[in-house]
Amino acid sequence: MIEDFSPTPWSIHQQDSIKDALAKFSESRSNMLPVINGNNEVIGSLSLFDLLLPVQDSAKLNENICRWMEDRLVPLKSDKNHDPVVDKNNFRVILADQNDRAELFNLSSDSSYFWRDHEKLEYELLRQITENVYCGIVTINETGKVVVYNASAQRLLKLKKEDILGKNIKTVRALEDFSKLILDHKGQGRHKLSLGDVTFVINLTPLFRNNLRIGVLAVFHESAKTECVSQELKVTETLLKEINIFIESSYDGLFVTDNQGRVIRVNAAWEKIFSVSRQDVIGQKAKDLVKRGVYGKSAAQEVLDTGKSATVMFENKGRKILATGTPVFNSQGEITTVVVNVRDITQLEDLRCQLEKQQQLTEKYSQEIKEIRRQQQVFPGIICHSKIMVQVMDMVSRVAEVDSTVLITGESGVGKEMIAGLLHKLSPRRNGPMIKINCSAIPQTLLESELFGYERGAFTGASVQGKIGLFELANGGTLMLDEIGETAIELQAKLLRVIQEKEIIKVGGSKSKKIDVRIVAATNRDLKKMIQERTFREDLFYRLNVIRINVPSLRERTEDIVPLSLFFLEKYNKKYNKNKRLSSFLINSLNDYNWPGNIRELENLIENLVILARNDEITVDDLPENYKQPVISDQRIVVNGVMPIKKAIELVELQLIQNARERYGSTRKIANALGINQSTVVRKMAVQRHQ
Ligand SMILES: Nc1ncnc2c1ncn2[C@@H]1O[C@H](COP(=O)(O)OP(=O)(O)OP(=O)(O)O)[C@@H](O)[C@H]1O
Repeated sequence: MIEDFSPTPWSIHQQDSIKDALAKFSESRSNMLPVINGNNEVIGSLSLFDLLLPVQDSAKLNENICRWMEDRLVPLKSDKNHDPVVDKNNFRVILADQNDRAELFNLSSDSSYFWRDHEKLEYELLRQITENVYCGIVTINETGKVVVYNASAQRLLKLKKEDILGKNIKTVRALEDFSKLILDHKGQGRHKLSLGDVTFVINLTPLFRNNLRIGVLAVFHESAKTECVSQELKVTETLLKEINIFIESSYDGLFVTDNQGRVIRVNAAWEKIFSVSRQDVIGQKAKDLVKRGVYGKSAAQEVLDTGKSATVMFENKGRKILATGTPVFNSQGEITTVVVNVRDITQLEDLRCQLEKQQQLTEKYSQEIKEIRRQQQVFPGIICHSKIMVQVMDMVSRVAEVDSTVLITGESGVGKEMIAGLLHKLSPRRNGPMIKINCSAIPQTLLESELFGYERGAFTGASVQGKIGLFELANGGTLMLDEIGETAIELQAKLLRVIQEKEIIKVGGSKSKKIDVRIVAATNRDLKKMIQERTFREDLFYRLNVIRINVPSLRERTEDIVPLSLFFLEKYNKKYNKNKRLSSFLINSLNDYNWPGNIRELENLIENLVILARNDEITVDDLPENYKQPVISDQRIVVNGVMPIKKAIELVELQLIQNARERYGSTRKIANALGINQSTVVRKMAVQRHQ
């Protein structure tokens, strides 16, 4: 075992006599001593036993010991590194120092073979440890000589072993501060020492043997490195904390397994999605969790089976789940871990469906706009999208060419006047005048003179020149008699005459005058009923009703609501220099409205919205209160045919969900409106999607 070898005065000098040697044996109380030469180098060893022979002959006591003992002197191997030199035959161990003093142990005298081997082993072990530790180790003896200087010390101090080992530390310039530190602190304590631009942390420990201080052990490492390492440790700790927070606060569920599919970790979102606590799954195998019904499919297992990323989709308690597993490989390309990202895509799916629906709507609307534009070229300013209106327009274009009287019927605001105008525009009379008169807007007493004109001085208050009537003014063109049902019965007889005779007699006049006028009458009244009530002349009715054009109400042509809305939007955007658009929910809402005031009401509403809506997108919120649809309709469901009740219920359910979906969008609101659970809504919608 390496020991510090404190200088011993008990060395036999090669010049010593046997007597001197005996004295040294006696003084040292040792039975073996090293022998040194004139240069103070250890050249061998002698035991007391070796001197027994010459001692018997007193004459030889003054003889030089070497000469006498030449053949007995055990020579030492040259040993620059001061490793112990073992004299195997005599079981002696000699430790020599640089000053060539040596300490010698006789192993044979009092140690067994076991101890000899044991010490050799211990020594070797310690030597290897010393050489291989990461810290620098320097040991100096009490005189300051460096007796241990390991490989790390060499690396850290950048001083070669052969330049340091065996030297007195005080004499090595590069280690001046090192040696001063040891001296100042009496070889103990923990210190920082800068050598060049490197700072070391040095631990000094005094070494003792048999209560005698024999040297100092210095263990040191680079301070910066430790700080760096501890800093790195701190950073890693913070990072770890952060990662934990990220994992736990992730909206997506996270699920991690080892390479056997055993659950290592799950986060809070995962627990929430599957309503299972982590204690119940950690350590369990992913595929067993499928068997237990915790979830539908295992992405982790699929990753382990295929060695590749895998995505699975399944339903879990009415929710749609998407799970993506990703393998983590080690440097040998083996899977060590599988990380699964789990997402509840129920809402996302809903949104996707809504988006799809919106896209379809947008597509539909843009088609409608195209159609409107096309129609505008044929019937400028007139929207006729519905089949029924297309038929009406077809009739208008054909009737326009002939000169027959036309009766236009339909509710107020459906576009009767507009159709009359079109009849004129499309007729051969288009270059003649088009005169319109609302028969209900003028007092009946005045209406006759308005229509037929009057001769001068015909009645009190009449103009002296007389007046040309509207029939005359419309000569060569078209006269529209709007609200014909409002005319007094006496006037009706005169009108009949004009239509039959094609001539008029002015009020107060006696001469008739031929006129060439096409008459178009319009009414929102039920003339047949009026005939029965005797408020309208039957003969006039039949004269007017040569061709009848009935304009359907908006309720009868709901397909026209959206194109009309878009048409008016464009019209009023242009008029008020705005750029408003209608949200699709608003359009749906307009579709659902009853429109008692027909197109006029719709037009007024859109004009209002264009002026008053705050944002560019006009939404349901911008609608006046009376246009907002009540949530629950108390309308009766009308059934026309017969079918199995179950099928009928399914159909009604389908329609209800579709309607609610268009109106409310979110499954929560739909559930609210339909009075069922949100999960039922999700399930039913999923079933519908797959139908
Ligand atoms: N198909 C249509 N395309 C575009 N605008 C229309 C259409 N039908 C009607 N309108 C517009 O609706 C409004 C009402 O139409 P119109 O006055 O022709 O209805 P009406 O049936 O004559 O009403 P009333 O019975 O009250 O006289 C007008 O501004 C008209 O331009």
